Amino acid sequence: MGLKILEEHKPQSLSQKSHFTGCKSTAEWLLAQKAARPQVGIVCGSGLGGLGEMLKDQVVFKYEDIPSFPQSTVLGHTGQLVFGMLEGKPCVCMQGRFHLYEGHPVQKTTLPMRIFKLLGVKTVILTNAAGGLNEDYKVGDIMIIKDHINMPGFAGVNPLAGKNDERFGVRFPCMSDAYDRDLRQLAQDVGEELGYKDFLREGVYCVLGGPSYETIAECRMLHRLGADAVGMSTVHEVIVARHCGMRVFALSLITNKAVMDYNSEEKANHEEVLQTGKQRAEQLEKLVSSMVSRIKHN
Ligand SMILES: O=P(O)(O)O[C@@H]1C[C@H](O)[C@@H](CO)O1
Ligand SMILES: Nc1nc2[nH]cnc2c(=O)[nH]1
Repeated sequence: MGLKILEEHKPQSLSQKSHFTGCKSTAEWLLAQKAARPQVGIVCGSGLGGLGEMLKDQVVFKYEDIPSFPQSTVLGHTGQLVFGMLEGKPCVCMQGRFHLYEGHPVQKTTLPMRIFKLLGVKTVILTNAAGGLNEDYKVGDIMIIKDHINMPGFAGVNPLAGKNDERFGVRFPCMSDAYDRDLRQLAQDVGEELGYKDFLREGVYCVLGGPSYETIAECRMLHRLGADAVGMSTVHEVIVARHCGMRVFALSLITNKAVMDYNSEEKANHEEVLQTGKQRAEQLEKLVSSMVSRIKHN
């Protein structure tokens, strides 16, 4: 896309107008560039950007060209917003998300969720790479997220902190139903049909701020608290997506086993995270696309 066109249509930055108006002009700007109005929004986790390549009739925007959009800085997060058709449904896919540890304020990490909403998205599907805390989990398992623990939230880091804008949602949104039950069941059904039973799990995801991986004591503590997997994303996006009434489904790819034993020689590292992503990408993509083909919207 030519730079000239981008400049001509570029709306004011978010800081110059209300947050709602800013999100709305970014959404309108995207739709004005011939992007089809999406029903499903997809967020790709570390090394899982291949999902975006499955979209047909693509219209692609680099994050740096989108007004008021943050920039991706992490290896394995390309930094593109892809519009296109997946299994006959109009979708938008973030190839790269924003994390607290990149230095973004939490509200900025979740800004795309509000843009999704204003674009017309009804269902959000999020993926992430996570460390497995549950002893039964193996590297390469795919965990359907049934609930979360928002550890930064315990210290007041919540994307909904600050003045509430009722145009997005209520002041005190419920989170006990954050992960849509029907979509989780659909994932189980589709997973079984695809022959994924041996590596499909369902569990609780815990978010930490990162970027350092967990100590052994932290992993042991999180496990005792009821977390099955630990990561550095997703939860804040889920909170904002639910606040504005979108349905949410989320998956963790267990890319490494959390180290729980002082005698272990294993060390968490981002290379292993990306490598596991590569190995399981195809199955994860198949699961998501088969789900999208069966999701119904009124
Ligand atoms: O964006 P996700 O949550 O998939 O990425 C995880 C968390 C860190 O960004 C990175 C650590 O390896 O992977
Ligand atoms: N916090 C955290 N994030 C991850 N992302 C991928 N693996 C891990 C992990 O072990 N811990």
